[in-house]
Amino acid sequence: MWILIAAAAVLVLVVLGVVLLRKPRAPKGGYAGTRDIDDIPEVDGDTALEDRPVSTLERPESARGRLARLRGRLAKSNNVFGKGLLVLLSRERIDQDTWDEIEDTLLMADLGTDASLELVENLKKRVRVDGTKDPAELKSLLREEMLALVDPSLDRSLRTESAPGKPAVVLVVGVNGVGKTTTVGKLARVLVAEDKDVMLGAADTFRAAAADQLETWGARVGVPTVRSEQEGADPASVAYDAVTAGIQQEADVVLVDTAGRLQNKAGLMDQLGKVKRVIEKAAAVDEVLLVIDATTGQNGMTQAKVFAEAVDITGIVLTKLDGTAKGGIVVAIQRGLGVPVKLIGLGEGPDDLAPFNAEQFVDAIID
Ligand SMILES: Nc1nc2c(ncn2[C@@H]2O[C@H](COP(=O)(O)OP(=O)(O)OP(=O)(O)O)[C@@H](O)[C@H]2O)c(=O)[nH]1
Repeated sequence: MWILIAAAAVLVLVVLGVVLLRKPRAPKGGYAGTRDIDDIPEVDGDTALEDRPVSTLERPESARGRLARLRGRLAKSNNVFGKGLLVLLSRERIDQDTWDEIEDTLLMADLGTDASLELVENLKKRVRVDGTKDPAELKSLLREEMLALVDPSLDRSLRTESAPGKPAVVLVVGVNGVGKTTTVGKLARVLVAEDKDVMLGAADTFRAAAADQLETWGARVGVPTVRSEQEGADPASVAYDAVTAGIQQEADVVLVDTAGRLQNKAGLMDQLGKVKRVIEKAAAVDEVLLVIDATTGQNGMTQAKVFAEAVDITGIVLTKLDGTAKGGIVVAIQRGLGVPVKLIGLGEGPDDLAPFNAEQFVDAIID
């Protein structure tokens, strides 16, 4: 009997011991996190997960996503001018004063004198002949006439198709501060998003920081930059090195950034002409893009003419269109130079560069 009582007591003690010594169970769903960064266990010795280099490369936005987002931004800055025109056209009586106001509105939007007069004359004729009063009809009339000025028939495609054994070469020129380096960086992203192998050439050797800036843009998307460590190095030689490196590494496109900081027009002509000639010893230059700041108005037009004399421009990049209601500059520049606007910059963000599309541009202004 005593033996049985002793055995039962031992059993009770053992069970109690087991219960008391067991670790507390986590509540369902776990505890709220209380760890700090130092508690994160290291993966394989000394490399933490976040240190893996692949995760630092950015994936640029696709052209489709970019266009939809930037269309809104263009409308925000330029809609005022389009809406103003529609209000004037909808007046009960459109007299000469109203036509003068319409012309002023167009001039204020930097459309240029010739294009403004032409648009007013065409609108006058059509409003008189058709006797249009209906707002929807007036809008479609304005849309048609503006579209004719922006000219949807121009070839705005970027020549970035490589030839056998040779990359396509794009030379980017313009005065300092207009957004050249930023544009080269953004364009590299557009091309990377299209699965192209890109090489950058930092031929803006006036400022070491310009090459650093370009290199940073490239590194974000895994694109190499050819540069000189020497400030004031010969830009033509850096451009040549970039193109030959592009050939050796079988790149699809080489983008060459240049300096715009020259004391005089003759110096600029000599330098740009030389950069182009020296590149052509290695490969053909497919595009010469002139970058113009849309906020500079007539000044931008004067600059454009100087550059066009120095080198054959094949396309215009109009930057900072997000910060101005002067979208009419597109028409003035195309007419002045006879060269299409191919790309537009609509912000400082890395994916704020879009191909120019005449229909979308006019719709953003008047819709
Ligand atoms: N809002 C806005 N800012 C822009 C745009 N493009 C460039 N910028 C800004 O313009 C400034 C000048 O740009 P850069 O690319 O350094 O100009 P750059 O022509 O290379 O100048 P230099 O190297 O001095 O010759 C920067 O602050 C850019 O962020 C744009 O489309 N919109």
